[in-house]
Amino acid sequence: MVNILPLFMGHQYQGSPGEEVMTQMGLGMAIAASMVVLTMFQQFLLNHLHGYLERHIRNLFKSMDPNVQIRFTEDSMDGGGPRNYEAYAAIETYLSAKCSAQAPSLKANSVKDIGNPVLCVDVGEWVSDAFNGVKVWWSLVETGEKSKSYGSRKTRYYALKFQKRYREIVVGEYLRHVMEEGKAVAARNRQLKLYSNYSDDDGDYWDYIMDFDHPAKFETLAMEKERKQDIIDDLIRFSTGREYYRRIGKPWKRGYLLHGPPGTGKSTMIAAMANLLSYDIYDLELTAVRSNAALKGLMNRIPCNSILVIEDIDCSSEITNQREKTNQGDEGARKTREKVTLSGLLNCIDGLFSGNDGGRLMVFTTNFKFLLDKALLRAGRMDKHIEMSYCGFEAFRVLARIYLGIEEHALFGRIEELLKEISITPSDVAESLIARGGIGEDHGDDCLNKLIQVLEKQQREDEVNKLRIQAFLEKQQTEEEEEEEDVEAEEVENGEFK
Ligand SMILES: Nc1ncnc2c1ncn2[C@@H]1O[C@H](COP(=O)(O)OP(=O)(O)OP(=O)(O)O)[C@@H](O)[C@H]1O
Ligand SMILES: [Mg+2]
Repeated sequence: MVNILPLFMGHQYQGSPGEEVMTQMGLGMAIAASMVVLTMFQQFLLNHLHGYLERHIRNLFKSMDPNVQIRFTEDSMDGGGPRNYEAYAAIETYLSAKCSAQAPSLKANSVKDIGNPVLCVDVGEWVSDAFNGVKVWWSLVETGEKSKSYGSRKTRYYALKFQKRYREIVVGEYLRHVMEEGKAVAARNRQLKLYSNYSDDDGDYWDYIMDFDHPAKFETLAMEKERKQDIIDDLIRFSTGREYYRRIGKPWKRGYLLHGPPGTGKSTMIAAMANLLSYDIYDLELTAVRSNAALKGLMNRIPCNSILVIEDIDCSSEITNQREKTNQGDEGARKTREKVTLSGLLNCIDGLFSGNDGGRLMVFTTNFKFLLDKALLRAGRMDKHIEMSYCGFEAFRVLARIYLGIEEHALFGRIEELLKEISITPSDVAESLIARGGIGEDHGDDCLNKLIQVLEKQQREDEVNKLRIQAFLEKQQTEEEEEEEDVEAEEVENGEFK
């Protein structure tokens, strides 16, 4: 406050004619000044007292309020940086999946990285959620201030309200649950992508090939139910194994080997895995990688929550025969030496590191498991070996359901008998079951009869082949016996036989 009283007092001591008048004037001015000062003082007291009182009353009410409220603002520039938005988006996704059914008013929104609009809680609505017996309330609040990050938009935040006594569980476990679940829902909804490697003069790179829209799912994969469930359980255990991998102190990664004849569903299973886990696919063409160092670079650039796929690993012949080749000293060997070696691949697999953000799955396929080096097959590199085999009756039933919409049929008995004897790939069975006229029992008759014809034809061919092989073996045995007899006769003739 500016002290103005001495200024007026100063006027009284300057001395001038008409002193009485001046004295009266001075008195008047002094009174007026005191009034002003008093008013200002009152105002000052009021302001401060009011602020003081208000603060204390608010604190008093606060201490009586059994609820706590936390804000999660959308604005990345409002302190906290990008993590603000990350948490806000995770909450939005979580709430849209969990609570939107009970919110009286919803709005369509498009959360970044999800693409499709999702239904969200509208501004001002409160929705409740429960966690381990604790009830909490969420609301979307729009403030009057403009958002620093979104220009014209008003700043928004999610308010979380809960009872004070649950502070520990809500701030700890519940919020972690919301973040994880929100991110998982967002991951499930996001568009999968397919990448492959290429190299140019500057090095080896991953290249985006296309959005991955393969429709394969485990439900449509022809395989025995139990084996299928075992694989699904293993994948889910892996993808949710953050704590487990941290506890045992191993990188969060797992290797699968899918082996079996062509057309048994190895590539189809990879697509089903990607769809189940919502992982992007990094399809590595080993023969296109120029060196071990380049391979290391590529592997290190695979983000978490992805599948690294190396198909037909037995066909990358450099992998199996590299050591001998590098011993040669010629130009050809120099070129080969630049390629990926088995030990280079092993080092990359071993060195593939996954932190806490998500796991990395490696899937290798081969038609000939026996061709692969034992070092590659061991646990830690290929942890789970899955044999993709010929079509059994259980697998056939899956295909009949998918392709024809049939669960039971009079011809199933005959097909079961034939499948016990005949090795046919699911791919060939599927080909017979493609109904040209649509699905249903009528078309089913034709398709199943067609399949029976294919199987019977195969049975006859197998029979003929069996006879041929039998005849060949018998012939070979006779020839060997005749040869032995000739040798013996010769030895007798030469007097060598004892
Ligand atoms: N187990 C299966 N379940 C469902 N469909 C299958 C199965 N196996 C094969 N198919 C069908 O056959 C086609 C070929 O299968 P896929 O490409 O997965 O075989 P593959 O084992 O990868 O063969 P290759 O060794 O030649 O790469 C697929 O398009 C799919 O429609
Ligand atoms: Mg394949």
